[in-house]
Amino acid sequence: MFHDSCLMVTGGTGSFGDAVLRRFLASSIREIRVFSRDEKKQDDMRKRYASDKLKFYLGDVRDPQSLIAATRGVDYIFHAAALKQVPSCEFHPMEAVKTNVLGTENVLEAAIANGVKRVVCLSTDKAVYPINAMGISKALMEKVMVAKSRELGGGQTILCGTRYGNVMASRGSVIPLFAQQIGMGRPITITDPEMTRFMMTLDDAVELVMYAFTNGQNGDIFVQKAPAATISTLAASMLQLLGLPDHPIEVIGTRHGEKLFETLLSREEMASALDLGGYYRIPPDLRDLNYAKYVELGEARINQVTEYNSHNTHRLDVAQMTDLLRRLDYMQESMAGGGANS
Ligand SMILES: O=c1ccn([C@@H]2O[C@H](COP(=O)(O)OP(=O)(O)O[C@H]3O[C@H](CO)[C@H](O)[C@H](O)[C@H]3O)[C@@H](O)[C@H]2O)c(=O)[nH]1
Repeated sequence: MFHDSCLMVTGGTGSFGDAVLRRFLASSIREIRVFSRDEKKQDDMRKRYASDKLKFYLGDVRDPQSLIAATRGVDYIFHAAALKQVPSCEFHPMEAVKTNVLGTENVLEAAIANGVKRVVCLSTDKAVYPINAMGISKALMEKVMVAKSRELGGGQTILCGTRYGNVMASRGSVIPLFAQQIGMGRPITITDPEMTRFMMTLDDAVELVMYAFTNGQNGDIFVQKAPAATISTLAASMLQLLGLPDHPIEVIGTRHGEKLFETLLSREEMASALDLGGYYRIPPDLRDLNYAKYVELGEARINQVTEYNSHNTHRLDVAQMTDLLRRLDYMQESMAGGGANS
């Protein structure tokens, strides 16, 4: 579907953006525009990929003008620009609103104005029953996307989204942190041994985005079914894989803004979600602007379903988790001496 098309990636200078870019660079796509405000990261990408398919646009999703220019002639947008650190959004919630909520509105408006065919917005499990400012702003981002898609109806532009859990070994996340602690001979710091997180690989996350690009209809949000593990299982599996079963572990307690488990689909969404095998499709709420219907009509099915969360999904044991870790590039490099010690 991407033959001779132009794709724009907003943000996308992290490991996930990199993986998506690699996938598109290998495709028959004509041009890929990287739109971000980080000149230095853009320059690093330019050198790393050395591809004449790649074009760099300096701009900010907070600035509608910069988006209008960059989306001219674009067919597809992968919207990954976001403030996604829990602590920084907690301290500066309005910054999260400006980038994650208003920035998304700007991206969608620019896409609609320039007749972009499809936009896929990236969200996170932290947007479901959110307790921190990052999750709350991403939840509102999803609402903005769905509301805009409702206005569009059957127009030229399709707006949809994906929601995924923790991507294993992504930059700054717990797996590289544990590997670094092990490499430095320090105890592994565990927040709560019973805390669970969905375990998705980078490839899974990229597949989900590709699926949304190919199959998304206006207002859809796609979620990939994923297994989960407790943090104690993750730690034990990493130590087993690195041949250090007796390495010390320290329990430090739950961090600010952190949940015991994450939820990928709320109970309310489960009532209308379509089970597609490996994925769930959450269709938009298409009730019209007659508020009376919204307020007075109930949904009996909601009473019968439960949310989909990292406590009730398939739980990986140490053997299964070890197996999954073994397949990660990051762990292979660590085992070869390149990752854990660097
Ligand atoms: O020293 C640590 C650090 C983390 N954890 C645990 O490991 C799990 C995963 O932690 P990560 O920090 O890898 O991921 P989070 O779920 O906390 O969220 C991360 O991913 C988010 C994006 O979804 C944001 O970027 C956020 O700031 C970032 O911390 C959590 O249960 C956490 O409690 C520990 O046990 N010990």
